[in-house]
Parts: sequence; C-alpha cells; structure tokens
Amino acid sequence: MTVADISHIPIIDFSLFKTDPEQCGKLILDAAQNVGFFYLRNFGFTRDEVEEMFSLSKNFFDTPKEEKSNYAIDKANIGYSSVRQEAVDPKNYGKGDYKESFHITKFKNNKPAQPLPPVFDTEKDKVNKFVTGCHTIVTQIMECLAIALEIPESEGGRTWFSSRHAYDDPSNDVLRFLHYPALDHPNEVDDIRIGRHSDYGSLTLLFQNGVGGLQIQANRDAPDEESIKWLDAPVVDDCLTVNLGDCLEWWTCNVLRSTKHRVIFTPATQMKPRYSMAYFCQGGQAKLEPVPSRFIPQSQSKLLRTNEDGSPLTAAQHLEIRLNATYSSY
Ligand SMILES: O=C(O)CCC(=O)C(=O)O
Ligand SMILES: [Fe+2]
Repeated sequence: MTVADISHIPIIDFSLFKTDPEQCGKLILDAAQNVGFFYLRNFGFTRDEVEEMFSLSKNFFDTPKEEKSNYAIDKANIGYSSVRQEAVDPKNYGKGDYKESFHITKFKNNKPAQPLPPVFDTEKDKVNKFVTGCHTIVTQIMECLAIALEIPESEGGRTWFSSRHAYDDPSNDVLRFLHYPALDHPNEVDDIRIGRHSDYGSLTLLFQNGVGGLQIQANRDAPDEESIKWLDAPVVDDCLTVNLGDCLEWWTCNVLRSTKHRVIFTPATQMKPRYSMAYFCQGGQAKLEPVPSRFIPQSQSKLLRTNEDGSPLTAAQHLEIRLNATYSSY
C-alpha cells in the first residue's frame, strides 16, 4: 500500500488537553499517524523560560573548546559532543554533522546527575525545572495517544505509555542543547548541519529559535535517495515542534510514524548560527512489544525489533545500537 506524501505539519493548541483531552488525543493521533511531526501552541512554558535556556546554551557554546571538552560525551550519551564528532547519516555525510551539542540527563533528587559546566551549574535549579517541565509535556502527549488509541483500563489505559516513561525510572532521557555554527563563507560543498535520521526514542520536543533549515521527509516510501522529497518544518513563533521516535513506531507496529528529518544549510541561514534544544524522551527498560489497542495490528508484531531469541528488544537496547552507529568516538 502506498502512503500519501506529507503536505503540511499540523499546529495543535495544547490548551485543549485540559479542556477536552479526548479531542486533543484525536488531533495528536492523527498527526502521529500521518505526519510524525506536529507543532504545539500553549505547551506550558512561557517565552521567557525558553529564551533563558537559549541564553545559557549560547553562553556555554561560547566557552573555549578545551573547556567544553572537559565534559566529553560518554557511552551513556551524556556530555559534550564536538563539531563533526557525530555523523547521524554516515553513509552520505561520513565527515560528520556540522554541529556541537551538550546533553544533560534527568536530575536525581533535584541534583544534577553529571558534572555540569559552570554556565549550567550556576543556574541548575532553572535547568532542573526546564527538564522536569519537558517531561511533563511528553507525559501529557503520551496520555493523549493512549486515550485516542483506546487502550483498555485493564491494560493501563491512559497511563500505558507514561508509566513506561516515569521520571524516576532509569532511562536515557536527555535535554540536548544544539549549536550549528555559522559558516564564514557561502557553502559550496555538499555539507549538512545534521544528516537525515529518525530519532531513536519515544518522543522528541524540539525548541527552534529563529533560524530555520529543518526539513522532514515527505515520502516515507522513497525507493532511493534521489527520490526523497523534503518538506520544510519552519520555525513557528511560540510553538514547540514535536516528533515521534522509532520506539513509538515499533510499539504501534508502524501505525504511528517516526519521520526522518535533517537540518540543511540554506542561502538564507548558512551565514547565521542556529541554536535549538531537543528533549529526548526514552523508554529505558520498557519492552518494545505491541500496544494493546484495537487500532494496532497485533498480528504484525513480527515487525517489532527482537533479540536473536525472538524476545522483544528494550528501548534502551535499541538506543545503544543506534548510538554506537553514529558516534565515531566517545
Ligand atoms: O536542530 C534541529 O532542529 C534538529 C535536531 C535533531 O533532529 C536531533 O537532534 O535529533
Ligand atoms: Fe532528530
């Protein structure tokens, strides 16, 4: 069966979650099924709260590389990753993505769970509040999906997904600060800010900040690289960009979509730095087995990723496989 190309990314007013969660669930499920991306307005943070985080991010990336390298990224995907260190699309962009990033994991008992550079450490309460706020948003989105998928109460009902992503459970959730440096000359070679990829976890909250370049793959079934069609996912004022990751696709036997995306250099943006922030929500030890919903074809559970013995992979195992493929060095 061919799937229609994606023609637009819906904008959803998330204040609906409080007034009419069923209707909100329907809109989110529709976007999750047909696009894999959507924008949320009124998602819970003020503009100032988001801008404060962007200003910390800028201060951090402005510090000398040697200092940033003291916090080098580790196997748990926490810390600083330098320009070109990661290649999310190694086949096409083997020299790596033109970006640097810093990953902060969930705090434990309101204390940082990793050594933080001074820029973030002095504002750790604000960072903690932002991370927990992001977790609240992903929890609400997952509740919407569970309501719309009509997961029976006996199976966990509206908490089916969120109980597998509880804040205090060990998982590799990270808040990723991203900086794509400006080029000091027009880009003449085939280069990329972040190559084509799907996200590895369950949900991603993406905060964009003025400078565009994000694109999503409009035709999921493109037979080869040349036939890929791209749709811009522009910065929409005061909106959060949300996308689904691979784990939600597998949990739902491909009913929901983890749409591939990338950030390119454009003539209008290449001479400007781009800052974004992504909160990646991951399922940790949760098994990637089919969601108990009448909308999910349980018979297709063979589509799910399994271990060699046929047992379902956990979200954490999937993450590890994908990270090992994208980092040349830790
Ligand atoms: O910076 C962006 O807009 C996209 C980042 C992204 O796709 C990622 O970090 O997975
Ligand atoms: Fe991504």
